[in-house]
Amino acid sequence: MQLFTALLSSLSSLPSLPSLLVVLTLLSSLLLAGRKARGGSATWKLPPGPTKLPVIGHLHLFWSSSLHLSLWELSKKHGPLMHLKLGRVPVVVVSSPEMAKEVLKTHDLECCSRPSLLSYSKISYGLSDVAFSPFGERWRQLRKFCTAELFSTKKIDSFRDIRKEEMERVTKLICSHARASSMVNLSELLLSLYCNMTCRAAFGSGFDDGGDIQLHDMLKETQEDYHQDRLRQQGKEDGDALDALLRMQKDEEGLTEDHIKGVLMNIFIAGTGTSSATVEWAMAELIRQPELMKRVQDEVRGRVGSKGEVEESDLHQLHFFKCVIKETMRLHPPAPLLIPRETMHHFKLNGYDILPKTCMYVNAWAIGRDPNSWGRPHVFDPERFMHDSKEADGQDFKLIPFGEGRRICPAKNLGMLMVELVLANLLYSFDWHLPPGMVKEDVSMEEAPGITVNRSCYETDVIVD
Ligand code: HEM
Repeated sequence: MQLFTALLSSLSSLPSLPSLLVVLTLLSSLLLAGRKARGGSATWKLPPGPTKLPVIGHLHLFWSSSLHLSLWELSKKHGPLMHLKLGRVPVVVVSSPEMAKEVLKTHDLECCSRPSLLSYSKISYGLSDVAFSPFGERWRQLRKFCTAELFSTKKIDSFRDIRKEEMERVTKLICSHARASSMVNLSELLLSLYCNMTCRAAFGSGFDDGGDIQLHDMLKETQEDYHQDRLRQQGKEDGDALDALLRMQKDEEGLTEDHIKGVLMNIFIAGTGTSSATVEWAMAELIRQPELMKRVQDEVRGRVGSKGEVEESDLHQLHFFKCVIKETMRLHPPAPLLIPRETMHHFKLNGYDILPKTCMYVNAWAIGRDPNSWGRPHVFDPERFMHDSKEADGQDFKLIPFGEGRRICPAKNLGMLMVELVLANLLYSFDWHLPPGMVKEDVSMEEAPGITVNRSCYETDVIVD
């Protein structure tokens, strides 16, 4: 538990992605001072954008902690393909499904690297991971391994019992709160649930097992005997993600401890924050609309019956429930700007020049609220997905919470499963109410700054029956 607390505090102390980006791009611009700027607008036809100031470019426009919101406001004025300079770093912002399709599909190969930022380097052991490493052979190798060994259907199935046990543990915990008529802090509960689910699948041990697992020690571990021990203990094909990574390190040349730690860190950060944020946003939206809460609970309870819990095999029959999750991801994509890309080559987009080493932001948050794509875009209305399968599958780039193209989230299926399983069980097992004196308008829908976008609120406690 001690470690869990330490980990939570280390997660929350991670600087927010937007602020990191702004600070880091400014820093990059200073480091790059003296180097000749690439391609001036005299020679290239760049996409439109606001007027920039000398040296800082457009940095002064980003006073808000919410980068995706500031970019959305600017795009309303300058269009769905917008050019900015953050310091000396050229940035192109994409804010419509059509432009997203161009960047993530038509020109995916030109746009599938990542900018080498110090902030990314800090949380990825020097860009030795999958999520932040630049496009190249090493990224390809690690990604192929993750897709085949960590996020395959077979592997995801092999951790089914862990997910079930963790869900049961949390259900019991909520029951004891309900018996005592006390309140539940949903954010804390969800974070601990996903931490445990992820860590038990990644390292074979969770946080509530007496504190035996020392994540930091494990990540820092560099002893060869440790590898040998783990390899001896586990069968060749079984085991957790760490075992699989150690096996790969043995087989592949040039893989270092940092690569293993980088991938584990990706799994840990991506596996906890994104899923817990999604479930929390869904609960907040449903609590604000009791008639929707009732409709989705009726569906879940009606389909699952009286067996006491929702199992993974039940999920495929929950049609309206799945629309609730899609609608949640439309309005609250956990990674609103995906993970920024970096262009590798010059190409033309909509008649404009996009230069190499341009940082590309795809504003999934703005695309989810684009009035040209969605009727009543700001209203939470899962019904919109009930009859339009095209909108629902994301093929038209209107709904892209997992990104698209070569860098699409490799754990999309696992992420969806973890969200669905937990939300379905919370809705199946409990009735949720706001504390006395609170009305639905009091439920804050403000966003907190962070690496993934959570609800910014401190009155997350809810009452359960
Ligand atoms: C609701 C759940 C999740 C959401 C919404 C989500 C979203 C995303 C997004 C937007 C990206 C960037 C895509 C792009 O650049 O186009 C991404 C990348 C990634 N995600 Fe997820 N993710 C989720 C769950 C997970 C989980 C559970 C894991 C692992 C356990 C994971 C591992 C990764 C990795 C390793 C990458 C980097 C891929 C690359 O750069 O090649 N994600 N995710």
